[in-house]
Amino acid sequence: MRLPPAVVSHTEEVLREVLRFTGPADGTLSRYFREHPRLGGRERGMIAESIYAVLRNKLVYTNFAESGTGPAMRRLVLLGLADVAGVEAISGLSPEETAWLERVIRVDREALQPQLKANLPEWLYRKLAQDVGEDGVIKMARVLNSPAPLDLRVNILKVSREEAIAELAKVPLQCELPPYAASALRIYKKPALQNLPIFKSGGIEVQDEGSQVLAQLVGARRGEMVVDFCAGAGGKTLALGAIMRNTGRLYAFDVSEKRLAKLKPRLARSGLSNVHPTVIAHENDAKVKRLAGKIDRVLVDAPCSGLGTLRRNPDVKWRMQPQAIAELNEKQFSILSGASRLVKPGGRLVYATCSILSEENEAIVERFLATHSAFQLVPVKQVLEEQGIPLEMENYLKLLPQVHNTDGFFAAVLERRQ
Ligand SMILES: C[S@@+](CC[C@H](N)C(=O)[O-])C[C@H]1O[C@@H](n2cnc3c(N)ncnc32)[C@H](O)[C@@H]1O
Repeated sequence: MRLPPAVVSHTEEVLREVLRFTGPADGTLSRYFREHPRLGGRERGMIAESIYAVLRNKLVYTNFAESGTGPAMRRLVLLGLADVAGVEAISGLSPEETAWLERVIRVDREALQPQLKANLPEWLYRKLAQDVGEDGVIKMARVLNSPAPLDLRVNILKVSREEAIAELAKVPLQCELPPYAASALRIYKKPALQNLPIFKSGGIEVQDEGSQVLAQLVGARRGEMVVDFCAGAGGKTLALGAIMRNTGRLYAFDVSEKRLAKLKPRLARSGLSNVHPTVIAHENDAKVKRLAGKIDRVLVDAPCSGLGTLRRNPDVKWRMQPQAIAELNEKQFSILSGASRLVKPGGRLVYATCSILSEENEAIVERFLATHSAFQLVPVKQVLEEQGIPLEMENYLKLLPQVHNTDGFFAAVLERRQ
């Protein structure tokens, strides 16, 4: 079916804004849709998908666009729409544009030079190639540049996984059971979840399976004192609260009042009453010092580049710069050190990121261990066995989209000696 001609101009307008990279692309899209309430569901879907296609394929599209005519932004949009809906679905094309699109859309992208094929900025391509080799980057990029399925976490305090599957089947939504997290469901559609009764009543939350595995790795138990140090909007807080069966005390710390505010409605839906959202000024805040040595489990889900989430946030690879990563590394080390003071003897500290770069992951943990002799590494292999999670790992948890079909996640478990 042909798309209304206005889809091209709307997509062009949004893309111009998105490519300024002044904020996350999903925020720009939501704002644009709020400001244009008359756009229908199909148009919105097409605009969003083509914007994401341009972000995923920007290098290749820019290369293809060199051979076309007319405004560069329009050429990028036409390539996005052609990939998402097919050339024949686009209205208002000139005969030259149709001929150009039909020609470039058939180019064998596998034959392009490696960095172009990977669609990554040069600095990132080089960094990843150092870690996983050139072939490895291409394989990784192929998956990082594809859309992700939608993972849900079933709130077992409210419904069982079977009940959730039956409830979603009525929508109708078919669920898969992903292999690693016991409360996870996977769907391959993008339904308006917030309208479903099971979502409104707190039976399900959106959460990548990898993020759920990470919450399990913390190993929080009933009645314990637990801190989610970088709680944000509380994705992992909610999972931890459920794992603790709504007992004990779970502090949700964050420096961002705005992010913690987003946790409030989710908490209300979840039925949890053991969570204490707390704004802290920084990692050495007096509120942190007061709890020093008292906490059983501390999760540091550190601020990071977010490069493990490229399937969902393809703009991150263009917005992130090497200098920003070096600054993040200092912050990561400082937050981990600050949070470590909370851990009581025999207690555990879990350092996690959604990054695929070793400098945000292993390097931070190694630096921490070299300067904090009270802590030792607990091999993740052991923790996965304790938790009954069927994943093959050694010292660290390293989830990769191209291997595990989750976002890219890293975690290390550290224990304070008795
Ligand atoms: C990766 S996000 C957390 C995501 C969250 N845990 C979740 O599962 O949805 C990192 C968070 O760290 C917070 N942050 C940054 N600096 C911090 C600090 N010094 N102390 C505590 N939190 C901090 C940010 O505001 C951000 O919300």
